[in-house]
Parts: sequence; C-alpha cells; structure tokens
Amino acid sequence: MLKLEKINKSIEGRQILKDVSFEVVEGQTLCIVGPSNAGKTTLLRVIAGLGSFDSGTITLNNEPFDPEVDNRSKGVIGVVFQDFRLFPHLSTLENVSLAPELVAGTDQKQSRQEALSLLAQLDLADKADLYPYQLSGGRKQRVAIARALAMHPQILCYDEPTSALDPSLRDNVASLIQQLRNDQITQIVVTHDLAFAEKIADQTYELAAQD
Ligand SMILES: Nc1ncnc2c1ncn2[C@@H]1O[C@H](COP(=O)(O)OP(=O)(O)OP(=O)(O)O)[C@@H](O)[C@H]1O
Repeated sequence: MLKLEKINKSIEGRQILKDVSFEVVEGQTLCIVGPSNAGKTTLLRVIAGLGSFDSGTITLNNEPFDPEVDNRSKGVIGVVFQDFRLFPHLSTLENVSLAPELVAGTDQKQSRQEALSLLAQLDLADKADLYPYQLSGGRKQRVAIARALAMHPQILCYDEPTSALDPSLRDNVASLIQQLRNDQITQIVVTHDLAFAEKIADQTYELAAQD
C-alpha cells in the first residue's frame, strides 16, 4: 500500500535516515522500532509530509506519492502526536469536527454527526462537551485518534503512543490499536518499546541509529 524505497535524509550534514525501505500492507499494523535518536520521529514526519527527504521514492497504491504535496490538507495520512496537540480552546466535539468542516468542506451538521459517532466508537460519547484540560491523558489520546479518523485517512500513524501516558495504560493503547486493526484501519506505529510492538505489529521495521 504505502511503499518506501531507499529513503535518505540528512540534517545539518548528518545522515539521519539511510536507505529506509519498507511497505505497509493495507489493513495491517507496521511498527517502526529503534533506539533513541535512530530517526523514528524524523521518518514519521517524512511519511506524513511534515518534513522533506533527500532521495528515494514513496508510492501509495502503486502511484507516486509525495507526502509534502499530496498529504497537505488532505489527511491521506493521519497522525496522532505524542503530545496529542489538541486545540485547547475547542471542545472534544469541535476538536474532532473542525478539520472535516474547514479542510474537507463537510457541512457542520454532518461533520458533528460523524464526530459524535467516532467519539462513541472510542468510548468518549459523554466527553463531547469537555475541553482538553478536563480530560485524562488516555482520553486526550483517544480524542486525537478520533480527530485523525474524522478525515478518513488511508493510514493512521502514531508517534510513541505509550510514552506520554501512565504505564498502566499501555495495554489499553495496545487494545485500541488492535481494535482499529479489526476495523481494517492501516496503521504505522513508531515506538521504542519492543514488547509493545510485539503485541500489536503484523510487521516490524527496525531503524538503526546512524553514526
Ligand atoms: N530539525 C532538526 N534539527 C537538527 N537535528 C535534528 C532535527 N530533527 C531531528 N534531528 C536529529 O535527528 C536525530 C534523530 O531524531 P529523531 O527525533 O527522529 O529520533 P527518534 O528515533 O525519534 O528519537 P527518540 O526516540 O529519542 O524520540 C537526532 O539526533 C536529532 O537531534
């Protein structure tokens, strides 16, 4: 589905990504693992179009795909950030319905209906009117997931989904990712936690630290 071939990227003269090649299969979960500083976040940013790369090719469904151009504002690749990045001045419902309205042009009634249905799916139905500061870390993360899913991404990516949460929630995050996999959502999960990766991954790509 999404295929990377020999992706290279240097920052300030230092090679961070070297010949990164893998393919994530539709409906499956790919984990990108590696030690600190291996370039996991950098790679995720490249995939999501939030950062450039120097050489290599990326295709999506066998078509050339330039994330910086083709993902901008389109939500083809959704991202759940480590720190969630919710809009603090918006309610849970508004956080989820905003992008479909502003970016995809969905009318407000429909986008709110869809947001409510996603919130119900993620066990947040009774949190629709709360603001981010009123939510626990685990719930904020689920709002971030609902917000990404609201754009109907072809792939949902996570940057270190367990690291900002209490360790007791690790299994809940794993269950949630497994539940989304059962719903046929294609997922890419960046993690340094090998045991976590083992639980959720169909496929693992190991990123080695460069010198
Ligand atoms: N904008 C930047 N400017 C300078 N160096 C950068 C920049 N972005 C990333 N780097 C460097 O690239 C290397 C890889 O960083 P990255 O955050 O991608 O690694 P990581 O595997 O996600 O690490 P961690 O698990 O610690 O988050 C680091 O040495 C980092 O300092």
